[in-house]
Amino acid sequence: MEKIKVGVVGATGYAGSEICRMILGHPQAELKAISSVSFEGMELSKVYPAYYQLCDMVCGTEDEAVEKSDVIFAALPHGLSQELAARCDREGKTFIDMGADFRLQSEDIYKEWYGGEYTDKALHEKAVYGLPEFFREEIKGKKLIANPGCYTTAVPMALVPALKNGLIETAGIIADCKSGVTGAGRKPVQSNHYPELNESFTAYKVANHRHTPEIEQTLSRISGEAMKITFVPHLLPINRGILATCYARLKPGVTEEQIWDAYRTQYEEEFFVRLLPKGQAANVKNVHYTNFCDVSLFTDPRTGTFVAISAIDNMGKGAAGQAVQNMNLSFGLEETMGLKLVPPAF
Ligand SMILES: NC(=O)C1=CN([C@@H]2O[C@H](COP(=O)(O)OP(=O)(O)OC[C@H]3O[C@@H](n4cnc5c(N)ncnc54)[C@H](OP(=O)(O)O)[C@@H]3O)[C@@H](O)[C@H]2O)C=CC1
Ligand SMILES: CC(=O)N[C@@H](CCC(=O)OP(=O)(O)O)C(=O)O
Repeated sequence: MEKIKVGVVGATGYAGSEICRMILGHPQAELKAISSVSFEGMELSKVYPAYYQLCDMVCGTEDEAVEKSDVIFAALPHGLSQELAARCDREGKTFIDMGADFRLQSEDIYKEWYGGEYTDKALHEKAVYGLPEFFREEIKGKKLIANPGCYTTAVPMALVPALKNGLIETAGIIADCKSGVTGAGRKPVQSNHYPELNESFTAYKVANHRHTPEIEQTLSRISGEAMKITFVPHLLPINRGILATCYARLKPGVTEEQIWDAYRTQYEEEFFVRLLPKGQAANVKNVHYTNFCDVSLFTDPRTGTFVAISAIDNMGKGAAGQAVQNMNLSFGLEETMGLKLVPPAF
């Protein structure tokens, strides 16, 4: 079987370079072209020395990336993907967007949180939301995939089985999340400069982060009712990882056994979801460099509170790993192909 030809636009960013890493280890895909504006003409291995002798490919233009590839991963800042997606659509190429341009079904909500417009509404109709564990059948064979963000993957993973089975109240849910600094991308930011970041730990965009409507969209689709949640992200001075600690009210009479049954049923066939043994709390370290999502469950009978904790690598299941999982589904490959990555033990 001929390998899938892959182009990565924005390959020099954190998400783009991680896609390159995963494609380099994929048995049925071949990196054909990478693009960058700032580093055009430079080898990727000069931008990231870890790739020396592994990927000395030279960064070219966006045009070259499209021309040479069957699938184009766009790892660009929000707002830059619509034109590129339209071109891929015209040329019959698969387009997987790492940004938010195709994630939200409502253009009004997109305008409110991102400030942009949907330039081609028919194209947006074609987009599918790439969270395979919940929307797998919709993704298979599709050519325009909106890859979810990192928090927007971690939170539903923690909550969906309880919600889907009506075990928790839909009102009053709190998602208290922490992210590693790679989540903010490679572009230097003063607050992420080492002396200011090191030893610090703070919340940001409290109850006002652009991932809120995306998380609500997923939870609403699953529960069948319009949901609102309180989402508070924090920045952790570590490189990788998202830890989502989600709090919800248990419905009256719901037992711990019912909770565990719901999660076991939902996730027993899911290779990338590891439901941890009772009492073991998810830890970002245990999913580093992988596409795993670890989920742990706790109930507090004294207060009737359910606590679900998920851990992902923001660059893995939160970005590049999930994007490759979506590529596999789109092209009819084994979903786990190239993604059976083992985390370091310590
Ligand atoms: N980091 C993460 O954990 C996650 C990121 N994402 C999403 O992935 C996308 C990329 O994020 P990330 O890799 O973190 O960001 P980075 O800042 O690390 O990388 C951005 C990339 O986009 C390119 N770029 C920037 N501006 C332009 C422009 N005007 N025209 C063309 N290319 C441009 C840069 O290339 P160059 O300067 O070389 O031209 C760079 O390769 C974003 O949409 C982000 O939201 C999604 C999930 C998780
Ligand atoms: C630590 C940090 O800054 N994280 C980023 C989220 C990164 C991400 O996932 O971006 P998208 O999902 O929107 O593509 C933020 O809070 O904006």
